[in-house]
Amino acid sequence: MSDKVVFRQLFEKESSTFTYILGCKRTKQAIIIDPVDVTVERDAKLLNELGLKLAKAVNTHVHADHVTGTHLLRSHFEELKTGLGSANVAKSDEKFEHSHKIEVGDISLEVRHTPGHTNGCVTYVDHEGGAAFTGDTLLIRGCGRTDFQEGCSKTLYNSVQTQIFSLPEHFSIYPAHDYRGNTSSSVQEEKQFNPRLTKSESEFVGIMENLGLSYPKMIDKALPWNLNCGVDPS
Ligand SMILES: N[C@@H](CCC(=O)N[C@@H](CSS)C(=O)NCC(=O)O)C(=O)O
Ligand SMILES: [Fe+2]
Repeated sequence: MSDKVVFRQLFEKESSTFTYILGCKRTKQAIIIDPVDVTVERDAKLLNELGLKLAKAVNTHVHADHVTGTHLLRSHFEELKTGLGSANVAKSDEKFEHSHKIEVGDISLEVRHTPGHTNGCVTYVDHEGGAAFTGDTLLIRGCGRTDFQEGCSKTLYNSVQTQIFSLPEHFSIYPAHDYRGNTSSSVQEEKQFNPRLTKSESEFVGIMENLGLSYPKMIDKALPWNLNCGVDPS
C-alpha cells in the first residue's frame, strides 16, 4: 500500500465479509469498501479515532449475504456519497462506469467492471498501492458463485482473465469474503494456485455447475434492502 494511505482490513464474522478503509494522510478524507450494517459502529469509531472523514462508501456489488452499511454510515458522516458499478439497478448516489477513477484526496481507484458473480460486480484497482479489491469476483483460491443474481460462469472467467490476471503479478488481492482464515493474496499466487481459475474455461464451467452450495441465509432480506442502499424497502 502507498505510504500516502492509511489502510485497514476489517472482518465481519457472521457473513465472513471483509471491509476495507483507505484514508488519505494529507487530506484526511477516506473511502470505505463493502461495509456491513452490523459493524458500522465499529467502523465509524475507528475512522474517528484515525481522524478520518468518510467521503465515499462503495460496494463491489449488491450483496446477497448481508445488508450493506452504506446508508447507516450517513448518520456518522453526513456528506458521504454511496457508490456502485453502473450495471446495477440498485439505488446509489453514484454509479461508476468501467474505467472511471474514484479520487479521494491522494487515493485513486480505477473501477473495472468484472461481471460474472453478479452482472453489476466491479473490482476497484489501486494502481499506486498495488492492490485490487475484487469483491466476490475473485476469492482467495476460489471465486464467487454464479448461480443467482444474473451470474454467469463464462462471464466471470473472462472478467478474471482480462481484468484481474492482467494486472502486475505483485499486486495484492483483497476479496470481499474468506471462509478459510485467509486475508489476502496476490495476482501471481492466484494465477498459479487458484483451483478454479487455473483451469480451462470449459473445466471452470463444469466446476461452477457442481459447487452444490446452499443459498446464503440472509438472501431474502439482503437483496431487497441492498437494492435500496441498505434501507428497509417496506
Ligand atoms: N454460507 C454463507 C454463504 C456462502 C456463499 O454463498 N458465499 C458466496 C459469496 S456471498 S454472495 C460465494 O460466492 N461463495 C463461493 C464459494 O465458493 O464459497 C451464508 O449463508 O451467508
Ligand atoms: Fe456476493
